[in-house]
Amino acid sequence: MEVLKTQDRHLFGRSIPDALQQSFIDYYFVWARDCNEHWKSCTDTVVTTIEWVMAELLKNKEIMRKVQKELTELNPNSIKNSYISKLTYFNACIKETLRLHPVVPVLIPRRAIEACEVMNYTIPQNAQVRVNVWAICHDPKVWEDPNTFKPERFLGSNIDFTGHDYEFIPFGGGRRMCPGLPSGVKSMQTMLASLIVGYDWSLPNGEDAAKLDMTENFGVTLHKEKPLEFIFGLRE
Ligand code: HEM
Repeated sequence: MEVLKTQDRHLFGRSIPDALQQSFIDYYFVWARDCNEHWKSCTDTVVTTIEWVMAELLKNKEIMRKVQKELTELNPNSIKNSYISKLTYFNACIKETLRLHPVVPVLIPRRAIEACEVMNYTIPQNAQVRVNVWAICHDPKVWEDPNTFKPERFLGSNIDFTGHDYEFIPFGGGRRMCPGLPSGVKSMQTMLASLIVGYDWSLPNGEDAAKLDMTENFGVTLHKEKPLEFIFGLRE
């Protein structure tokens, strides 16, 4: 049996065996460790979006009941990757959260490599161009009742976040769009589905969920100004 040696390489306090050094996973971990800020952006976006979904579901009890019903009807005991994409209402809640609270509110800056005209505006060569995803996702010309959490708007609609529908680009678009989309979406789906199926959620001190403070704190990522505090109770 091969004895795995470790070097001075760690991820979250765990050593990474030499035997993994050549593998993609090892490369990815080392890249993540060396590029601390990139790694933080991977986890921060996912965790922050999960927090927003949870806050919206706590606040909107009827929507939460529909999500629980959909999840438990399909399989009450465990969460499987194979059917997560079939959860249309649950996935609509994730999309609606990414629309209402796009975690990267303004995309990474672009530079115009040559002068061009866009909708009668002249963009000079070398101008820095910033796309305001938050404003697009709240545009009343595009979205009916844009400030309300309505997952139904995505039911029966083909609008997706893959970078082709420019009214909804929470992962950006074009060649520099988010490369973490597949893993980010899968992580959010699995974690949220497990928490919904396994637990009942409530707010501490009998706080009224309908009055939950949803103030957004704008930065590179869009955090909830007041971090969500809640209690998990095991579901019967
Ligand atoms: C909810 C989850 C996530 C959202 C909403 C999100 C959103 C974004 C957005 C809007 C951009 C800028 C794209 C553009 O300017 O066109 C971006 C870039 C990026 N994201 Fe994500 N992201 C998420 C998860 C992740 C994860 C899980 C990873 C890593 C595994 C990741 C890695 C990156 C990297 C490396 C870039 C820079 C890409 C480049 O400049 O070429 N993201 N992300």
